Amino acid sequence: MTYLLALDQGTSSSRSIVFDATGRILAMAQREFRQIFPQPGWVEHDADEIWDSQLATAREALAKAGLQAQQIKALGITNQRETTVLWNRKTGQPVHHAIVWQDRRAEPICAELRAQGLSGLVREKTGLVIDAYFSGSKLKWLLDHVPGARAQAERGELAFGTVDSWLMWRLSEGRIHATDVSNASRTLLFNVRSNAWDEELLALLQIPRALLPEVHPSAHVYGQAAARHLGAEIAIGGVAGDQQSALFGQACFKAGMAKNTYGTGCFMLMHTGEQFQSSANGLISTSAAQASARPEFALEGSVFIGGAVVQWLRDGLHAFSNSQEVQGLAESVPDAGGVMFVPAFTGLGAPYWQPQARGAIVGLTRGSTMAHIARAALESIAFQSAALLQAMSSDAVAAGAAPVTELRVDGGACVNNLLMQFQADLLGIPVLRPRVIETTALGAAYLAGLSTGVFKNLGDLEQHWRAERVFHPTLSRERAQGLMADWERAVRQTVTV
Ligand SMILES: Nc1ncnc2c1ncn2[C@@H]1O[C@H](COP(=O)(O)OP(=O)(O)O)[C@@H](O)[C@H]1O
Ligand SMILES: O=P(O)(O)OC[C@H](O)CO
Repeated sequence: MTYLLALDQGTSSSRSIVFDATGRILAMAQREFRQIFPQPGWVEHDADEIWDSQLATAREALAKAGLQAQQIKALGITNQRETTVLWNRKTGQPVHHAIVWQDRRAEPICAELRAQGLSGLVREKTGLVIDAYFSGSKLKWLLDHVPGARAQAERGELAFGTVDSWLMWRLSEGRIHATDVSNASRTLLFNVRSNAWDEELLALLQIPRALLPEVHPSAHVYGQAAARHLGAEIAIGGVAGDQQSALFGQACFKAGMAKNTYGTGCFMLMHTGEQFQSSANGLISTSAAQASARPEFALEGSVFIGGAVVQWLRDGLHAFSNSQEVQGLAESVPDAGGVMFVPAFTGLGAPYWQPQARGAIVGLTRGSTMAHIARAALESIAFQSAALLQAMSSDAVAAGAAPVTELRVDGGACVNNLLMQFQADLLGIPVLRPRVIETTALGAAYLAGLSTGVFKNLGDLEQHWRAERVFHPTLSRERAQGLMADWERAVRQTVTV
């Protein structure tokens, strides 16, 4: 039997999963690590803790599966994206904590670039908006603020990487300094059309070329993890940012295929094939995980508060003590009774882009209960996701393609049947939940299996994808459109700060 190991380095925890060659899970291990909040709006991770927790889970997963490293054909890495690590090439030590994707400190750098009228150029080359979310601005901040860093960088003494690069560096004991196209496409420094670092963007952000990792396709043998870490050398055969990895793990390989991950936030991606497509509806364009050197693209939109609204009901309102109870509570009423909940706790993401908006619960009456609020909270996850899918379908149609015909789902909150049914009702297309909902890790395992011959081609992988349950729309389109109009009205009722 052939086995693959996926290292899934997420924002709040590191996980490792052992899969067999049919994509079945054999064992899984997970560890949380520290979130560091030095100032309001700043979020850091200790890169050593990322490495330690990731390595510990890899060892634990192998032990739980009862396997030796020699039995693993290859490992794949998937990671929280944009989080920026800067380290010393000689000592292998980070020069600063990693700056996490959620961190807003680089906003003034971005504001200056926007003021110089560079948004069009950046969008054209990278598919992105100039925002502190992306790594390039975080890297510039580090070079400007860590004493001596810029001079060291110019002398070639430092290395920059997203979390995938950092893990590969450590796994290979400094022999590999590389990343894949999907991670590179989140830096603001990478030209997604030519699949290469872009000299003009590097100059604009004052980033020395010597800092940068080599870029390869996502399915590629990057090198070997050193024997001392896992007991034997293991080939590192695949790398992708977590959202692109989930798109791959969902076998969304063709233009128009889309997935939505319902985690703390929601990330929706639609494959757009080999065609770079920019959005007229507030989405960003990004490189998809690539099985070969051929560029492939996706449109992406994110919802900041998805499953987190359930956490807020639990911890903020004490509506229940366990997240799974939300479904029972919401189902105890036939509908939300006219209550609309817009969880704009940290502003609204795509397609609204209203960073100053704050949350609102509207439509309350004397008859409203916690059950109505819980139902409205769940529905808000579906409303926000439906707005993203509408934007994607409009972009697809504008590019002469068909609208999205089905949505594949994953992430912790996709277990909620009420939410999935409401999602299908709003969208008017089937919502498909796969048997393996660990699609992020599965994508990395698939990539590693492709580069090492475990799988022949994408067709091989498509055959492994199986729906566990399909949610068919039951509402009339007229009613669904009415609900979407109610939602949009509620969005307009949010206050801004
Ligand atoms: N039964 C449920 N119904 C709705 N949401 C849920 C349910 N169980 C967990 N969640 C939500 O799912 C999220 C966790 O999903 P997960 O994919 O683990 O997130 P992340 O990868 O962002 O940490 C939490 O925000 C939690 O509130
Ligand atoms: O770690 P996650 O699953 O919250 O994903 C983070 C995203 O990659 C950020 O862009």
